[in-house]
Amino acid sequence: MAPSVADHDALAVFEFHESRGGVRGLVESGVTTVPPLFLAPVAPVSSAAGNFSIPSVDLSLPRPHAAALVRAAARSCGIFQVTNHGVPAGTVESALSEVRAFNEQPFAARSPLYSVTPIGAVTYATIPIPRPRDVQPAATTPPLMSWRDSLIVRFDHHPGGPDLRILPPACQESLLEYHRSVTRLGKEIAGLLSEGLGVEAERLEPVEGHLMQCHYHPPCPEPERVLGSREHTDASLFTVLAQDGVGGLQVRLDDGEWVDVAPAAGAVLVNIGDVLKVVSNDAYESVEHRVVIKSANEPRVSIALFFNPANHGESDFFGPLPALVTPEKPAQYRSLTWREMLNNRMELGHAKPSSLDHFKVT
Ligand SMILES: O=C(O)CCC(=O)C(=O)O
Ligand SMILES: [Fe+2]
Repeated sequence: MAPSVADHDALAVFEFHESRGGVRGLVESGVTTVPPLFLAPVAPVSSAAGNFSIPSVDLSLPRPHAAALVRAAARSCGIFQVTNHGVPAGTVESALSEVRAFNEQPFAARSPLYSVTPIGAVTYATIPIPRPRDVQPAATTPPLMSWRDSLIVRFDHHPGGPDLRILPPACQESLLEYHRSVTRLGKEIAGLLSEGLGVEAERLEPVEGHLMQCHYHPPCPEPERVLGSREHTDASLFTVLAQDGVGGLQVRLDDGEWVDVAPAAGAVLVNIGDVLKVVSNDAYESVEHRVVIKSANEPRVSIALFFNPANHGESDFFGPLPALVTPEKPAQYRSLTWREMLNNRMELGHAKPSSLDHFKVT
């Protein structure tokens, strides 16, 4: 029997991982065209830049004012940038530049660390965003692999601190400092998001930044034919995202258009994830986003820290906060477990209409 397309894809992914060089390895080997695994069937189309101005929240404003701005942004587009956020510029710059340096180590230094399963608390690999299992028309089938290599650090299950031994010491220090500092910010954001919902500050707390994904997008010889990250919503309560000055992050607006989120010096981004959409009983919107590759010459680095409730075992239930369920606005979702949500994302994909619809109370 002839091998199926799925078998062929699986073999190609296997061979790519076996090469142990990541996407950067492809670039180092001198590819001038994009290998099929990474090929987006239609060029990612975006609308003219400049017609989207991301909401901005200055955290030095009086708290009620900041909470009102957070609420308005979370209810409308589900993403905002924060300034005067207390994370020192040097902490962000150092983390971004250490991630870049890690990925730009010679092949011989980084390839032994390439693994799709964690070594200690760290995974260094090109991780696909699963395609929905339902069949899509070929013209819209997304690429199997994103044009990026990721350094992923898990901060849960490590009471004594995560085992970062495979990272160079300077990289370990920078990432730990970044995590400490952005965790403080995340707790403040959780408080503001709670206030914006009209529930007491504790309702979304305690939150933890359990998972940090540091992405390195190598320059691409055919940037318009790949995606640095396929369209998706985050599973988290919310995510704090830092990007360097290269740009490429885009969000999908209500009318379906993709627009750029331009880098802003000194600001970091906060985007709402699917868990908070459920917990807020649809008061807050999780935002669909993706990354396009802007440059054939310059790499792009970003760091996403995903915040979740401190207790989020696979069998823990979450659902709309009781305070937000009223006769006028009954529960929009049934309670679900983390495992159910993750399984649904695997099955139905990470983009909208999201797997969350599966849990909607109709
Ligand atoms: O690279 C970016 O700017 C976005 C990353 C992202 O969306 C993610 O890690 O979930
Ligand atoms: Fe994301």
